[in-house]
Amino acid sequence: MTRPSTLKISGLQFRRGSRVVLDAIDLQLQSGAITAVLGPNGAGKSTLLSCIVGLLQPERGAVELDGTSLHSLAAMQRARRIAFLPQTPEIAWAVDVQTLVGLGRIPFHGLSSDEEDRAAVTRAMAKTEVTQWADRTVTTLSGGERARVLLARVLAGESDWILADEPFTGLDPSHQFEAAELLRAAADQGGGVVLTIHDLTLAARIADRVIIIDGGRIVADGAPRDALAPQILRDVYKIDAQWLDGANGTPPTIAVHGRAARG
Ligand SMILES: Nc1ncnc2c1ncn2[C@@H]1O[C@H](COP(=O)(O)OP(=O)(O)OP(=O)(O)O)[C@@H](O)[C@H]1O
Repeated sequence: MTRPSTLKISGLQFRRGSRVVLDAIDLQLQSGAITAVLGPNGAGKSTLLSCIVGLLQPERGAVELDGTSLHSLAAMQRARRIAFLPQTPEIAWAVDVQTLVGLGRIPFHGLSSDEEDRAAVTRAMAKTEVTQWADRTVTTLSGGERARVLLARVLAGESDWILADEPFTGLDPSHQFEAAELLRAAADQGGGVVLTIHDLTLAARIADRVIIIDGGRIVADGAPRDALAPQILRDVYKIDAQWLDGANGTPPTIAVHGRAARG
């Protein structure tokens, strides 16, 4: 069980040129839960995740992990606490799958034994069902297969936090469920999971908390049913959508009827 942990984001502002991409973002994220970040294309979701993990430097604001400024931590210290799955990860080298998953252990070099590293890699590959490709060159895999391998790399770190930018994109329905279950298991074991997602139904089903960003600002934050309410979806996405409870305790669905009539 991972100890309880808090990621606190205060007054975050990020600018590209004269354009404010994120403005006045205040958030307190708790471990032990899945937080889904939604919003239209270009809303600032990836920028937010990149600012939190320190890949982008905000113009203003602070990110603290359990009271310590993340920017004061060395990159490897930070990486041991927070694993990041980028939206379109580039794989520069034609390495085999096992080697790529093993990159998730780099932050632990010198701290864990080879045996521990190998065991963590084996566990992550088994969980994501990529073991059969251990010796395949990553660049020969399909997009969805590669996405599972990249998720395995993140899981191999067994970090307190996983920040994942659209982790379900490119996965078939079965592997979407599998990835969702793996992230749920990480949260249930006390880890913090923050992910961006466009699929409203999947967000409604897997998230404990939904944050909606529009134009660089938080416009909704709460339980999925509240944050994904029809009026909010209409305002943010200009769609007519409806929350449908599943019958007999089955999971909910968000039915999108179409684009909202103008006016
Ligand atoms: N390298 C860049 N240079 C200039 N502008 C950028 C760059 N990367 C992102 N932007 C802009 O910053 C804004 C926020 O982008 P971001 O990628 O955070 O959006 P997003 O909410 O993740 O979108 P999507 O759902 O399409 O992935 C967008 O207007 C985007 O065009």
